[in-house]
Order: sequence, then C-alpha cells, then structure tokens
Amino acid sequence: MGGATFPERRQEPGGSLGPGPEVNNKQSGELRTVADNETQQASSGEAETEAGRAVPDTTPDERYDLVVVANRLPVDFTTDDDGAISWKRSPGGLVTALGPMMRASEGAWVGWSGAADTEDDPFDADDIRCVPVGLSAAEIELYYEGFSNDTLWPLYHDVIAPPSFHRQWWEAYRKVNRRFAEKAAALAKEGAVVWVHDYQLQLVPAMLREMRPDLRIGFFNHIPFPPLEIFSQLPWRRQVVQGLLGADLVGFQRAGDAANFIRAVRRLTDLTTRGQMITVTDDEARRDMPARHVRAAAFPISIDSAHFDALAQTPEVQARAREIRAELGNPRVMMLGVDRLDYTKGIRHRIKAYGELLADGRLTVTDATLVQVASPSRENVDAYQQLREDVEGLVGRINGEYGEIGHSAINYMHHSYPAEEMAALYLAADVMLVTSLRDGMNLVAKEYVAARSDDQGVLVLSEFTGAADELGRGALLCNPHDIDGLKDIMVRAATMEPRESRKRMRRLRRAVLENDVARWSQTFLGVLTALPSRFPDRERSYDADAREPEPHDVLDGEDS
Ligand SMILES: O=P(O)(O)OC[C@H]1O[C@H](O[C@H]2O[C@H](CO)[C@@H](O)[C@H](O)[C@H]2O)[C@H](O)[C@@H](O)[C@@H]1O
Ligand SMILES: O=c1ccn([C@@H]2O[C@H](COP(=O)(O)OP(=O)(O)O)[C@@H](O)[C@H]2O)c(=O)[nH]1
Repeated sequence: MGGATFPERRQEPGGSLGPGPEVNNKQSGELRTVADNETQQASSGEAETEAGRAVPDTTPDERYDLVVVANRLPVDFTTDDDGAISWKRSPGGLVTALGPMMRASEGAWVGWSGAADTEDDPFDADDIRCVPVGLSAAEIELYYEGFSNDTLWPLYHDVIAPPSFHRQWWEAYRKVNRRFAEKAAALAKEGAVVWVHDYQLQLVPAMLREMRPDLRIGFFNHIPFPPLEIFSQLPWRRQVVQGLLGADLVGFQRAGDAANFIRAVRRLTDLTTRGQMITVTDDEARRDMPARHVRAAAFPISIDSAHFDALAQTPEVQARAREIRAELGNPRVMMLGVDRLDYTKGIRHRIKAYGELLADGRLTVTDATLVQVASPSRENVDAYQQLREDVEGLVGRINGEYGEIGHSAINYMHHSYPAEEMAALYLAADVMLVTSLRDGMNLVAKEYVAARSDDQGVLVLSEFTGAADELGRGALLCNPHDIDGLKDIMVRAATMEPRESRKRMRRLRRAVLENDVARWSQTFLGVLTALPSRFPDRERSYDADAREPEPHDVLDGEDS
C-alpha cells in the first residue's frame, strides 16, 4: 500500500518494549528537578505565547522529520530503593500501537516520563528517541489526574462516571499543552510532520500551528469522541474544538467519532464543512494566511499482528500457556479478562455475570475458571480507587461463596505483565472476555486473535468497543449492560462447537493480520502528507510519491 516512507533505523522491526534495562546515564543525562531547570521554567511560564514568539532552541542534530507527541513516553521511569533509575514499558494500548512505527523510523517521541518533578535530557529506549517533557507533582494532579482523567476521560466515555469540571484543572491543561507544543516546535525540522496523540493534548495542534505554520500537523484521538449532547457539557468545548482544528488531519478510531466531531464543529463554530472537510477561515491573528482545510476521518488502530502471532508460537510461550492451564487445574473452560483497572472496561459487569452463572449452576468451579488481570491504572483518581474496592470486594465474595480447595472461582491479579506472559495467557484461554462499556479500540481483543494461530478460542466482544466495527463478524458481540444477555453469550462461548469457533477465529485472524499497526500509521501519515499544502512551493521532506490511501468513510454526504 502507499503511504509515508521513513529512513530505516538500525533496529530490526518488531521488538517489544519489555521491562527495560537500567538507563545509561551517559545517554539519558542526570535527572534534574524542574525547579533546577531554567529552560523549563521559561517554557512553563503562565504567559500566553504570542503568535510568532521565538521557539526554544535545539541543536541542529536534534531536529527531526517526524515528531510524535503523546502524553506518555513509551517508557516510564522508576526509581528503586537504592535510588537506581530504570524504565519499564508504559501502560496501555497507545504504546503498543506506536512502538513498532517509531522503532522503524528516524523520528523523536515527545512525552512525559511518568515521574514527578524531573526534567530529563533526551535518551534512547528500545531504539526510540525519547524527548521528555517534565511535569511537576501539582501538574500531574491538575492536568493528568484532574482534567485529562477526571474531566475528559469520563466525558468522552459516555459519562459512565460523572466528569468533574474545575477551572484550575483547565488552566493547568492549557499550560501543559503549551509546554508540549513548544517542545515539539523546537524539535521539528522545517516542513516536518508532527503527529499529536490523544485527549490529553487537544490544544497542541493550534498552539503548534501558531508557532510553526510550516509544519504538517496530524492529530489522532485514541478514545471515543462523544456525541454533541455530551461534549457540550464541557465549559471549554469551543477552545477544544479550536485546538483540534489546528491540525491538517484529525483522526478517530470509528467513523461515528469523526461524525461527532464534525457535528461539534458545525454547531460550535461558524466554519463550513463538506463531508470530511472543514474549511478554516477565521485565522484572525494571521490574515496573511490563506484559508486551509482540515480533514476529519476514521483510522482504526491495530497491533503488530505478525509479531504477536510469532511471539505466541515460540516454544517458551507455548510451554508457559500449558503451565498456566496446569496451574489452574486444567479446567475444561478457562475464561480470561485483561484490562487496565478502569471503569470503562466493564470489569464489574463481567464478574457479576460470571458470579451469577456459578449461582445458577450453569458453570461450576470444577469445570470452569475466570482469570482476570486488572493492571494498575490512575490510582490517585477517586473513581479508580472506588472501582478497585468494588471489583476486589466482588471477587472476594464470589470466591468465598463458590471457591473450593484447588478450584478458585476467579483468579484475580492486580499486576501488569510483559507481552510474553500476555501471549501465554491468550493461548491458554478458551474464551476471551472484552466487555467494555465504552472503549476507543481495545487492542487486547486484537492481540487475542493474533495469538491464536491454532484457530481456537472464542472472542466475546462488547459492541461498544472500536474493535467491534472490524471484528463483529467473527466475535460474539455483547451488550455488557444486559447481564442476562451477557450470561447467555458467555455460556454460548464456553460450549461452542469447535467447527464454529474455528470458522469464526479464521475470519477474525484475516481481519487482524491484514490490518496491522504498520498499515494504520502508513495510512494516517499517507493521508496527512498527501493533503494539499498551503505552501505549494515548499518542498516536503515526506513521501512525494505516495498515492493517497483511503481513510474509512465518515459521513454520508452530510454537508453544511
Ligand atoms: O497513560 P495512562 O493514563 O496510564 O493510560 C493508558 C492509555 O490508555 C488509553 O488507551 C487508548 O488507546 C488504545 C490504543 O489506541 C485504545 O485501544 C484504547 O481503547 C484507548 O483507551 C489512552 O487513550 C492512552 O492515552 C493512555 O496512555
Ligand atoms: O498486564 C498488562 C495489561 C495490558 N497490557 C497491554 O496494554 C494494552 C492495552 O491496550 P487496550 O487498547 O486494550 O486498552 P487501554 O489500556 O489502552 O485502554 C495491550 O497492548 C495489552 O497487551 C500489558 O502489556 N500488560
């Protein structure tokens, strides 16, 4: 397929970001506190950046053709009891998705290291150039835990939990977004591509465009974009839309998300839209600039399917899968759930349904078991603390009620595991339960499929995941709010004839192996770089030969 091409990097494609070695200080530099860092103080000041303001300096060899900007770096720093600094892979699907592309390109990844009050020098981790953005402890509380994960996250996930609106959080969000924009502006070569990711950084595209109008800016939202009626609750809804419209291309997981965004643009601005295109003409500050077009479309994200497929076929992973089953007492049916411990994932609904199946006698602990991995997430946010209490209380009650010696009803782990262990769990599981109440994509569903080269296993998949659009024909789709319906589907999965499950799994595997993450990033970057330039004379350093790949259809001719 067509799309952006990148200079080859020294590393072979496909390595996974496992727990990392200790950081080489020569490479990473000493950790410094934010307060110690004058540059940081300057760039994090309260003052609004004016159009045309000078951008922080970087040395010429620290400029890139491709700059990825995401809240998190692909690795998190941790400091052990002896003060030694090491890193491990950051949680969540964003890193799973972007890691392979970044390892294959000569780009830089701008993000937060996961630690408070540090400002680090750029470093290489797993062959990705990482450029840290420092956050103070207060900013983590206000920008990350507050506005990102207690305002935007619940709002964008169908208000499953009530969002909180605080002006102080919004101010921190703006300030931190500006810091990310400044860092990206300083790192990008003339005419470079900057790809901004996710809800934590929605103001970055417009800020960056103001600082660097020469850049080609893409934005991808990994989580759903809510319907107008919900989005409108946000007191700063216009500023968010304006922030996103700084991009040339705004990508979403599902066509419905892109349609929601375009509807918000139509209602909250005076701009004209036509299908996927929005014409931006209100550049008051820069009247010399011609009108520009912003395209909004769906680009469903994926995984490094071939890599996961190969990983699951290694003798070590296969042996570990057998070991897991043996340790569980070789049940007839092993069901599996793997999620960040997040209220969007429908963990409570799943466990409730499982408990009722045991109570009804439709499943027994000698016959079946549920393994639930709930990896720690956002532990300082109240809703996540409450969720942990609820889930662990429920698991304890069900185990107390139905467990027998040698047969737990539910094997619950509040840990995060490396990819090898995930692959072994997927291989061991007869039924994979993905019951999210709302989920941008859900890469776990795709990983399960990629791991099953034996064509066995059944995927139960919530219709409220992005993955349901592509995997709906092979998975058993469920509505997790309908507990009785969910119970029936779980029993159907546990008792499915091998002939039917093989047929379904083959269908699923075709979808996942064909549409991998390389294709996703090439399609997005291909569309981004093929959009007509506002600077036709300027030679682009990207992909002059690319034919324009097609994003997924968004709107059915809805114009205004
Ligand atoms: O960084 P955290 O606050 O620890 O959260 C982890 C990540 O969670 C979210 O993942 C989303 O992206 C996945 C890949 O596109 C998608 O499959 C999933 O449905 C989304 O929930 C979040 O969007 C990331 O920014 C976080 O880093
Ligand atoms: O213990 C764990 C739990 C999850 N994951 C990975 O985290 C990602 C979760 O992505 P998903 O899109 O399903 O959800 P998110 O957490 O991003 O909302 C997947 O690649 C999982 O393999 C992991 O490596 N170890």
